[in-house]
Amino acid sequence: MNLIRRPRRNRQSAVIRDMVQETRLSVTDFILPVFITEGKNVRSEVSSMPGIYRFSLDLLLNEIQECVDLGIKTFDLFPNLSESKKDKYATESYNPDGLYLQTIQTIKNRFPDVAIMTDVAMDPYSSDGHDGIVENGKILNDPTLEVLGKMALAQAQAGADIVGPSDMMDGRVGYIRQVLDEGGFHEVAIMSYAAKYASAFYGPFRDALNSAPKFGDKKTYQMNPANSREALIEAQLDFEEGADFLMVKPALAYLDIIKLLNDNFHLPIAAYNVSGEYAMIKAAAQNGWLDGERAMMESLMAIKRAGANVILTYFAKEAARLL
Ligand SMILES: NCc1[nH]cc(CCC(=O)O)c1CC(=O)O
Ligand SMILES: [Mg+2]
Repeated sequence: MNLIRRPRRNRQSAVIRDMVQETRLSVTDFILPVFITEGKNVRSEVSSMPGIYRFSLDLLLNEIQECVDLGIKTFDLFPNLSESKKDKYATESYNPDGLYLQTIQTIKNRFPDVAIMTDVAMDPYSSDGHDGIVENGKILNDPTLEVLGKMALAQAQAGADIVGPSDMMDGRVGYIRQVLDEGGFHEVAIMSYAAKYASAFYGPFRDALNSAPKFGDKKTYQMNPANSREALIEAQLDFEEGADFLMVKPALAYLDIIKLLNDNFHLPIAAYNVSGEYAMIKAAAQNGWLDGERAMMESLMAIKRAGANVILTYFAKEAARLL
């Protein structure tokens, strides 16, 4: 054949393939979510997330050192609390002597160069397992803000670099920005969970924290997976309210949303490659049904190609080793 255009020419050798590669992953793209728990010398594996552990603070410090040695420098912390610490108003979330704030402080003292991202949501501290205050079976929007403001301020005081309001209720970013600014924390950034969907892929995370809702579901606050134009409204509001990053969550089933936000906003776009996405690849790999490492790298690459500048992923350590 007399073909002028032969795309295969640019795939003919490793050198050329490498030269024309459009997207490259870097360990600096990653944020590692970590589960923390009370006690000493605890490293308990999450049964639905092989290779992912809940750490007590002493062992967490070794883990962070290992990650830092691999080039991972940002950590998003999630607390696993005993039921006795939970209540209707998530009061433990701003207890200065509690697990979460103590952990932030200790990490920042020991590793001044790492960045700590926090989760600003009631669910791990709530006896209802919901992200907001519950009254008569309803999840309240505005009254929950006071708790979130206290939580975000306490996290900033403990040394948080980025706070992550993750409850997908309205007015979070603006309110938290105001509370942080009034407290003198102009430099603490907000990564808003701008488009977070009511997803089945959070199952293993709720196992890890024992934080599943005690009744109902989260569909009155998290988005309907069928919607994409609504993501633009959510992102626009968070932009106007002062968000520094816009996040899409989950990642793999929502690559179109990542691209949509990347095309329409000039803030950094983050994607949360969630617990269920991790669990699926791990389970298939353990069964010998696919090559786990390749599936991991391909998924992370796809998330970046779609337009995520920042990837929150439980694969961060494993991927960093391969990079
Ligand atoms: N504040 C809730 C929160 N923050 C992060 C995750 C999920 C993360 C994951 O699945 O890895 C969730 C779960 C939920 O909405 O129930
Ligand atoms: Mg919103």
